[in-house]
Amino acid sequence: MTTTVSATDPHAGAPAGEPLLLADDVVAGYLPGVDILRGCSLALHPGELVGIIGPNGAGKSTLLKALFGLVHVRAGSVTLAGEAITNRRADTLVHRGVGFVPQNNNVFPSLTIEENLQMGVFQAPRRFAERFDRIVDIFPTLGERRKQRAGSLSGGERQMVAMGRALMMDPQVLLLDEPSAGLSPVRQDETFIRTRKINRAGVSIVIVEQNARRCLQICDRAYVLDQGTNAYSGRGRDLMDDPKVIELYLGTLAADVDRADAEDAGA
Ligand SMILES: Nc1ncnc2c1ncn2[C@@H]1O[C@H](COP(=O)(O)OP(=O)(O)OP(=O)(O)O)[C@@H](O)[C@H]1O
Repeated sequence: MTTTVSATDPHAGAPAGEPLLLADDVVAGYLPGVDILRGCSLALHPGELVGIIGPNGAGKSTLLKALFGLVHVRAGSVTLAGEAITNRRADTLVHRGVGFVPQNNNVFPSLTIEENLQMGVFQAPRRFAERFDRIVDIFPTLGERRKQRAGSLSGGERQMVAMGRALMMDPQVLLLDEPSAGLSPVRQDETFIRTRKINRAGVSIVIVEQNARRCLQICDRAYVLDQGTNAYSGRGRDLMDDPKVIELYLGTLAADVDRADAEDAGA
């Protein structure tokens, strides 16, 4: 089978048909005159799990925020099921079925787990009981500890609350910003497995990840960003095995580990 990895086709390996979510040649940034994204593209097709990986500062989180209207898009466009949503407000997007789980500050610490989840369904409060049961099926801990304040939870548990809250609106698209950040390897694996499970239950997902190898293992396709542009894209497994991708990004990790091991051995 031939590889799908491409440096020129931003949607290499993508299925046929109209994407559910599409960022087309997006230019965006935080400060006037400073573009962080310099023409980035990404497509998410119905049912897909798509990853965004790349070096620190490449613009991965910025792309996710641009999709969710949290960073101003200066040029290019974002569409949802063919309809322009560029720079639409986040609450409008939630209503349209897009959920966003930020990396940090993603729970209300003084509220209980249950109250945090209620915030997720504030646009449809009568749905709470039914949705809560579904969330607890995915995250049993949240049911067992529903009266505990979110501020007293571990990082992994907070991440579950944040994901659960986004799922309360029964989104068709979920945007996850580094869900494994700060977690132990075991908890990271649980997060990836859960993400895959949510995806297989019908939610299309875009996930930004530092843990590139794990991300590529669970993703259908991924985009490698570098300095605010698309560097490579393709199917997850193809990217993992591609020498150019390993050299640009995955290889640096292996080289760092080898160097540290050599230093330890010499110490
Ligand atoms: N709120 C902000 N205001 C100004 N600049 C910002 C802001 N957030 C991020 N940046 C800058 O945008 C660039 C891209 O940041 P971004 O967080 O998108 O990168 P990333 O690829 O997700 O990196 P990392 O893997 O380190 O999280 C960085 O140079 C960062 O300093």
